[in-house]
Amino acid sequence: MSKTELRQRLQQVGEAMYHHKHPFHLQMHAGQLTRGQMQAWVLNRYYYQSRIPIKDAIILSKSEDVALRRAWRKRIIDHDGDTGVGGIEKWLQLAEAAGLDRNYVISTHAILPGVRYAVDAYIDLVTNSTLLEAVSSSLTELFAGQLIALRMDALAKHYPWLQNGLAYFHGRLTQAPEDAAFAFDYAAEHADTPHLQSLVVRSLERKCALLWAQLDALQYCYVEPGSLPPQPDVFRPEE
Ligand SMILES: O=C(O)c1cc(C(=O)O)c2c(n1)C(=O)C(=O)c1cc(C(=O)O)[nH]c1-2
Repeated sequence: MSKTELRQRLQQVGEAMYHHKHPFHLQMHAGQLTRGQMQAWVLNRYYYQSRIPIKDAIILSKSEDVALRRAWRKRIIDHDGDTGVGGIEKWLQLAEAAGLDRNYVISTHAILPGVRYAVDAYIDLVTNSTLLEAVSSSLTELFAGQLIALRMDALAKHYPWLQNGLAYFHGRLTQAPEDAAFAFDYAAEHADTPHLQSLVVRSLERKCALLWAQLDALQYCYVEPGSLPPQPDVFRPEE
């Protein structure tokens, strides 16, 4: 595949498998989720946010390429903060806007087992794969910018009580496309055989699946049929 063909192939995967089409997101964007269901999303998604800099540190640790490390460390700073407020803190601001206690969220005690497994699968993927596959697993960000723009409109329109917590998404609007462009150029340059290109595509598919699985867990437990697992700590909406 040429670079353009690889990009088109990744686009096809995203159109078929990225979580923008998940029923939980479709209902969120249509304003059909309750406050409790939105709280469950914010609380559970925190676990993903909290693992992102850890997986990026694993990617850094795999690389002997100074240029890659110099570019990639920005991701850790984006999430952890440096002179400014980082993404993890901004997600906690979103949680507080949603009416959740920050320490309760940080504890991650109340997240669903399915979400924990799916997010941990991301850490396993980058730990146990090659650097090329680990970098490629971030390529869902090729599609994240558009989804986040759509989500921001939907949140402002349907869930105005979250309006003080949207700073996280503002930041991602520019960070995601920049990060994705770098990762794609790296993958396209280093996947110089059909086999390596197939590994890039496979890595994106696996990442799409673990994003999708997080929303499946939320959908089954909080939306339909609404049967919460019996774990004592799992978040239970008040309504
Ligand atoms: O809200 C979303 O739908 C969404 C999706 C993704 C993604 O596609 O992986 C990321 C994010 N958000 C995000 O905020 C983020 O920081 C992020 C980092 C990564 C990554 O794989 O390195 N993906 C994503």
